[in-house]
Amino acid sequence: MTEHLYHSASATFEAALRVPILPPEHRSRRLHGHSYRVRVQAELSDGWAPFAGAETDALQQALAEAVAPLDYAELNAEVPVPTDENLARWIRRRLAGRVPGVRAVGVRSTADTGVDLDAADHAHLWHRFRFEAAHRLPRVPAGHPCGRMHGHGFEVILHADQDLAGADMGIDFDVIAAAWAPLADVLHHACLNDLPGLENPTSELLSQWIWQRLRRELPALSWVSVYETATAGCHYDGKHYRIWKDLRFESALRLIQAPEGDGRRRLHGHSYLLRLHLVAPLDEVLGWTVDYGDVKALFKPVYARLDHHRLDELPGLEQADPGRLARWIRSQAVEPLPQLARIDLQQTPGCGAMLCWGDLGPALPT
Ligand SMILES: Nc1nc2c(c(=O)[nH]1)N=C([C@H](O)[C@H](O)COP(=O)(O)OP(=O)(O)OP(=O)(O)O)CN2
Repeated sequence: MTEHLYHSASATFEAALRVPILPPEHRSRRLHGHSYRVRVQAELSDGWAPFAGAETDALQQALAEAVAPLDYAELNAEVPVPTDENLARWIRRRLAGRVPGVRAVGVRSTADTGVDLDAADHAHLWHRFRFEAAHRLPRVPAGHPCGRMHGHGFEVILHADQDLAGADMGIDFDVIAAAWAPLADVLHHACLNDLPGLENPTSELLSQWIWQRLRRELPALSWVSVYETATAGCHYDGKHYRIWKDLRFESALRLIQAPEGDGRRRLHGHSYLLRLHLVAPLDEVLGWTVDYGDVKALFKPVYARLDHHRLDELPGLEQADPGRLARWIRSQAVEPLPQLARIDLQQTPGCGAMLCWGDLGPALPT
């Protein structure tokens, strides 16, 4: 399968706006404001960054320069109909000519809603919800902690894929929220095992359960993502299960290709966020794909070489920028984790690299 390496960067801006195309009674027609977070993913060409290894930083700088006119501005002066979709288009136009290979531009107007605009002008809208519930997994081996009754603050992200065909916006986030509301009534403050169809409430079967209940109501639904914990969850699109597990590591490096006088030539460090994505069929007995705990345990020998180490001293990794580091991690992890399909690596929040082979799957909020 063809491997793709995308670099990712994020930036923020504070702005005021009105959305004049909404119905007269809609709250977003009034003057209001948001703390926006934007992100870009790009398959960069060799030689674009000032030196090999500087891609993430150069992308971050290009994005910051692109959105600078929007910071502390009235958006309608720049973008007459400042929906998240149109802001993403505006940013994409600003990046054209400066950044090659832009795959998607994401705009998050609130902590729980946003849009990722792809190169074909499809808007991938997402809306996050939360509920607090108890569960136990009755089919896990004896002694597994998830066999005991416990609980989580679950998060669910509903994704809708819409071909904008030039429209200013896709479906209103309120439509997604209205579709979710009846399910929230059932799931919040419940014991999931008591709900019909959720006798074995793994993240996989919960995402499928939600999909089945919303698909007709929300025809644009493209993925359901369930965060079971802050570090693990599952996506479901009606056919495929994709799970992820997050790990953090603290490491040092120097970028030897950086020119004299550049701080990145000096020994420095990052708090990395690593997200491992796996694609696997459902185990019909256990009701999951791969146990999150097994993902962590099988990756442990690789993790032990990364955490609290100097990355540029690892054999085969003299240049430990996010892209090369993601490739190194794939080379080490593919044997213990053959279901691995994508690696996201952030050296600072929202900024790093994504290495995937096969489908990319949905984006999670930064
Ligand atoms: N593929 C799945 N694996 C696991 C599921 C699941 O639904 N699908 N569920 C569980 C447990 O319910 C557990 O509560 C969550 O697992 P885990 O990520 O291992 O939780 P930790 O708190 O130990 O996470 P760390 O951040 O690694 O400490 C288990 N597996």
